[in-house]
Amino acid sequence: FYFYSAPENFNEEMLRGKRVIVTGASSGIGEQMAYHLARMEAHLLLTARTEAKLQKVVERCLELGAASARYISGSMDSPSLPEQVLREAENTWGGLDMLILNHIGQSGFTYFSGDVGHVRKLLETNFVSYVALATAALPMLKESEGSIVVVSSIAGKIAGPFTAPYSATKFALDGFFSSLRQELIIDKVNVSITLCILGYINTESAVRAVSHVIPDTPAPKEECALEIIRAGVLRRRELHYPGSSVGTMLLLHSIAPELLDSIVRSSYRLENVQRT
Ligand SMILES: NC(=O)C1=CN([C@@H]2O[C@H](COP(=O)(O)OP(=O)(O)OC[C@H]3O[C@@H](n4cnc5c(N)ncnc54)[C@H](OP(=O)(O)O)[C@@H]3O)[C@@H](O)[C@H]2O)C=CC1
Ligand SMILES: C[C@H](CCC(=O)NCC(=O)O)[C@H]1CC[C@H]2[C@@H]3C(=O)C[C@@H]4C[C@H](O)CC[C@]4(C)[C@H]3CC[C@]12C
Repeated sequence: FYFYSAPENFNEEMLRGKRVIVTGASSGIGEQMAYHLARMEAHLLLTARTEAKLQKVVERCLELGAASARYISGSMDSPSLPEQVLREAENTWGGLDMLILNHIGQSGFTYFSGDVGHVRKLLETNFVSYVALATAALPMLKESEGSIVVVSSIAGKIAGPFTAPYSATKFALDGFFSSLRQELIIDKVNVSITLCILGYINTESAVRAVSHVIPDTPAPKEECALEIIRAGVLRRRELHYPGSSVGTMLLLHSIAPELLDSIVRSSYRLENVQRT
């Protein structure tokens, strides 16, 4: 257990005036997190590659009541961007309360093609940049006794087919941030790390990638976004969302992994998976 106390109940006022960075905020779950945080009157710094989308999200955040909202555009496979983002937070706010790591690079839902270069690039975007952002943020988060929120996936706990490069990057996040959490506790550093284990969520990109193969109904991105913020504020170790399907899969994986693997394979429409 943590040596420090975490709040028991979530109250939207807990975010008022807090300084929050959200990466991958131009669409999907990141965009929805930005809107929730704006309604809660937080200060926002948003990142993604597409400037035109970020401009619109920032405008909407200001309409919704954000204390302030700005963005930095760029690709997280660039080694200089993480430091640039944290420098912007330090120069504008003089500190930081919450870092939400959420962006992912493009990767298909298909058989592994043998493209090692793609794996290397995806690790840079989905994993190394998370480490670099958290490293650059830690001095400010120590000062504010703040939080790091890492958005991961059930594919980062249980490896199903057609996500080999992506799944590897999400497993890496668990390894790094769960180890770092232990070290912060040993050093009595009051910075929480929340790892978010998400199932299938109805973002445009996920539905486009998998709906022809996976017949399940995805969970709503708006609720998912709120649950991530809540788990971060409450300094939870992990969030499992949606709780029922992610919880069942994790339980089955721990007691009968081969059974789970075969259930997953038989629930997919394999004939619709395209080979690249
Ligand atoms: N949706 C789902 O079913 C699930 C999602 N998750 C996790 O939730 C998080 C959000 O996923 P979701 O909302 O579906 O994804 P989206 O594809 O909707 O959003 C991804 C975001 O990352 C940005 N992005 C893409 N490439 C880069 C890059 N190279 N550098 C910086 N930013 C980039 C995108 O903006 P732009 O293109 O403008 O750069 C966008 O803002 C991810 O961590 C994902 O792993 C986990 C499990 C299930
Ligand atoms: C459907 C997968 C897990 C099975 C399951 O739990 N179904 C029931 C339920 O969730 O209610 C999905 C779990 C994680 C998904 C993947 C993911 O992590 C995001 C990727 C985002 C990317 O833009 C493309 C799609 C994903 C590979 C996505 C695919 C579906 C999952 C494997």
